[in-house]
Amino acid sequence: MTTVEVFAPAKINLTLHVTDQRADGYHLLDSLVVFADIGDTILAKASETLSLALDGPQGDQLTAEPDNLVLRAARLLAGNRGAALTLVKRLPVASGIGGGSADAAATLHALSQLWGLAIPESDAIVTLGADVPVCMESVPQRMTGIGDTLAPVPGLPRMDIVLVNPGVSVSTPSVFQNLSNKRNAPMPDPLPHWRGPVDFVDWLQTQRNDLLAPAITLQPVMQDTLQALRQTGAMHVGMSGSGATCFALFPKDGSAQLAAQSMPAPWWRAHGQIL
Ligand SMILES: C[C@@](CO)(OP(=O)(O)O)[C@H](O)COP(=O)(O)OP(=O)(O)OC[C@H]1O[C@@H](n2ccc(N)nc2=O)[C@H](O)[C@@H]1O
Ligand SMILES: Nc1ncnc2c1ncn2[C@@H]1O[C@H](COP(=O)(O)OP(=O)(O)O)[C@@H](O)[C@H]1O
Repeated sequence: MTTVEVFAPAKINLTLHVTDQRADGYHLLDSLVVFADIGDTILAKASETLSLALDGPQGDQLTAEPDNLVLRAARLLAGNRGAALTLVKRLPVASGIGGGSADAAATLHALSQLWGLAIPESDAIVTLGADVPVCMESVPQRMTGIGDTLAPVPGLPRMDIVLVNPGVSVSTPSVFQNLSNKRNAPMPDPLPHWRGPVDFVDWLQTQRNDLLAPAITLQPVMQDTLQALRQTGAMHVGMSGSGATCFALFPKDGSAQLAAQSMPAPWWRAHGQIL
């Protein structure tokens, strides 16, 4: 029997500017989003009924309840049509790297292939979560609106990345609620043309993640995580999304692997390259 396998790469917000808040409470964002070759895997095969099995090192952090984003994505595509789905969970849950959103996007790709159905429109996809549209294509993108307006960002220099989570989860709604100033400057438009990694990180250092301060208030341990990453000699460090996962950027010279190995053992850490 055919098994369709789709990789669900971690999403990293290299910048995250919160520019306004809509009347319905959702925030308007301006974010440079990239993906890494670190992630979950979705396996799908034909079956009479719709089911989800959980596997992988972080599989025990979730249950296969109907609200799991994998099952919500399957139902969005074709109601309760049958498929046997397996989620190999490697990314920490509720950690700012869009694991659930990447899983939902990968499920849509896997089942559209298995069932021969078209991918739903973006308006429908965003009902699964604000981060799901950007996860449909694992390339650098500028994400605006609430996450539903996307433009590819060509010309990003090739770099390695380390992801570190100090073992705490952060509630995205709580972080947004703790943000005092909702109207912050966007990124420049158009984005600059970067001549290489040094030029790119020099520019990143002039940008922000507006959710960093409220996330640190909720989880002060993130200060230690960022400090530990700075001490590796990384070219740039930051927090992704609403946290608590932090990232560090490196040239493609093997130093990312050494840096990941130097992080305290209880912390979740992974190294790879930006896609
Ligand atoms: C903050 C971001 C940045 O990429 O990443 P994460 O920290 O989740 O990885 C995303 O916008 C998160 O997207 P996602 O996690 O899919 O959000 P949703 O499930 O749609 O919304 C969860 C809650 O976050 C808040 N929310 C989310 C997105 C947005 N643009 N404005 C918001 O105010 C709302 O309180 C909402 O109820
Ligand atoms: N397949 C899934 N993987 C991760 N989280 C999921 C999944 N399905 C549902 N969730 C729920 O979605 C929420 C956000 O998870 P996740 O996408 O990992 O975080 P974030 O958006 O902060 O990166 C969590 O509260 C989690 O319980």
